[in-house]
Amino acid sequence: MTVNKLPIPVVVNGAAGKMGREVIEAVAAADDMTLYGAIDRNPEVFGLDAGELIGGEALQVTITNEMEPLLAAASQEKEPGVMVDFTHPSSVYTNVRAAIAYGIRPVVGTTGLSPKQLQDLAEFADKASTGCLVIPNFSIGMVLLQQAAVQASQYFEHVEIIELHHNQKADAPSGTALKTAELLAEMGKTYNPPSVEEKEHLQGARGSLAEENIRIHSIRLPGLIAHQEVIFGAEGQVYTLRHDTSDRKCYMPGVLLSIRKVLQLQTLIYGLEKIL
Ligand SMILES: NC(=O)C1=CN([C@@H]2O[C@H](COP(=O)(O)OP(=O)(O)OC[C@H]3O[C@@H](n4cnc5c(N)ncnc54)[C@H](OP(=O)(O)O)[C@@H]3O)[C@@H](O)[C@H]2O)C=CC1
Ligand SMILES: O=C(O)C1=N[C@H](C(=O)O)C[C@H](O)C1
Repeated sequence: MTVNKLPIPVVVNGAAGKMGREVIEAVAAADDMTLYGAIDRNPEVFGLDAGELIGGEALQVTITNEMEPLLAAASQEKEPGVMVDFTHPSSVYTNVRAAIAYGIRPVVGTTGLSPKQLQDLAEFADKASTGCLVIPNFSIGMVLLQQAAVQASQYFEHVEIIELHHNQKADAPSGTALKTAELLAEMGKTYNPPSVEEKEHLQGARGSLAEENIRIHSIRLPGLIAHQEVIFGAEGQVYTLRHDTSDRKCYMPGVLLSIRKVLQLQTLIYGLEKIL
């Protein structure tokens, strides 16, 4: 006899945002998930149905800004719940701590967590034996770009990163660019040996300096969504890796995969590449 599993209850935090709306649609369409709750801080959407918010059929889920009571209710469900967070760098740490405290597994897309905050959350998740996924970029194309960059780093000593985003983005550099620099830094070498003594006549002209001397340049313009270049240089050649996002739907397969995977974890994992 086949026992039908109950759908995974999913809470979306940042429900009215650009990513939150996409997640509501993707979760509602997934056979093995159910939209359990929708949180946002924008008073204009309080009391609206999450399905109607995205222009679809009512999902019988009312948008609220009361995170803790919602997490408490989700913690009483038979099936373990998941909270997907696409909010803001200023709130993500508190949101994730609260979810773990209630035994709700966080899938975190929000960027801007400091290394110290990430470390704290990893310790908190460990102590609670609760899975947590922190994913700076949910698109498969970006994981492939990062893998190609790591491979190229074995042969190039010079590399810089340019990330380009819409001008509503709160944090810089992007979480993706930081993660890319970290992956390159893990190769155990310092990049960009100096060839001349440099002087910046305008502060910031050479971008920000990440680990192992990797420079990241951040561009913010209306018209952009999310784009990144990793540029390697050597005598007589330039090797450019580039990823472009043209629709936020590209993140949804990674988000749905993460919702399923986080239930199998007892610890915090940082990066989509670790669960593919
Ligand atoms: N990991 C990935 O693949 C991706 C990550 N991101 C990241 O996700 C985050 C959100 O991006 P995006 O959807 O574009 O941003 P938006 O500003 O469009 O959406 C954020 C939503 O969260 C709401 N919000 C802000 N603070 C809180 C809070 N404390 N509690 C509940 N809701 C809150 C905002 O309300 P209000 O409008 O009132 O501020 C808004 O509705 C960013 O950090 C971004 O970098 C984005 C794309 C992909
Ligand atoms: O704010 C965005 O839009 C994005 N943020 C993430 C980041 O900071 O890397 C992921 C993607 O670049 C889109």
